[in-house]
Amino acid sequence: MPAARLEVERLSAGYGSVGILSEMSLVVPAGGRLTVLGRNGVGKTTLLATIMGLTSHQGGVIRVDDRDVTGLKTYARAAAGLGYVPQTRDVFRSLTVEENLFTGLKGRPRSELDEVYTIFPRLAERRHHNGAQLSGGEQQMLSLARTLLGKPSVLLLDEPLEGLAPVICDRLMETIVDLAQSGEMTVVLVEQQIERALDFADDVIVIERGRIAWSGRTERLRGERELVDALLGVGIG
Ligand SMILES: Nc1ncnc2c1ncn2[C@@H]1O[C@H](COP(=O)(O)OP(=O)(O)OP(=O)(O)O)[C@@H](O)[C@H]1O
Repeated sequence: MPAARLEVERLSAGYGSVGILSEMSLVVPAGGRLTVLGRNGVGKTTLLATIMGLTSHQGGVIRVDDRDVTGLKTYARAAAGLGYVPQTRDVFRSLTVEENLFTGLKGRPRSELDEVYTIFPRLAERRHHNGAQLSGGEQQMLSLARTLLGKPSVLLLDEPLEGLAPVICDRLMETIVDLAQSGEMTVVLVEQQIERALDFADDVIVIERGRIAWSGRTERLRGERELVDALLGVGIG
């Protein structure tokens, strides 16, 4: 599937009857790169989970290209082009790397595994190891690789760098940038490492208490240090 436009219009959602997201609107053009920033607990994960249909929807619309996916179950959203790599790293610990990848193939030819092994040579080396034997970085690669096998047109990444050594972060970020620049997918990245996140993105939204507190081009955010300090509690270079 080629990259798709993602549109979220006045989206409200939460857990059960508890509201977390309030009337959020955003658009990421096909092939665009959006970073979602915000302090802990403001609703970044909830936004991605809501786009995937994993929370309770309380209002608003989600579109992939012109298709309204709001009423669809999670598996149908995946079929419509949404791919999600959760913060929890979705890895089957008792299955080998290759068996984990098989589950992402969903009936497509086994030869497609070679594509992800080219992107992640480390996974090819570890193909017969169990998920539980992998390092955090390898588990993150596996979770991402499995999602990529679904050929998403919109990729949602939740803190892929969390807990990883800087050198692994560099490598993983390079891979994500390459994937985004290939033009084959639109990417939405939630990331706490602000510099890396800003290097990656064309556009940024900053969330505060379930609402979009700021949105705009990355260069503009870089020029607004005081605002960044106020919204995120950290400086940027
Ligand atoms: N499964 C859940 N059930 C009920 N409340 C939840 C659930 N998951 C998250 N929350 C609450 O929703 C709010 C937003 O959490 P969320 O994980 O979306 O924030 P976040 O910005 O991703 O934070 P972090 O940077 O710490 O991952 C928090 O108040 C959190 O306690």
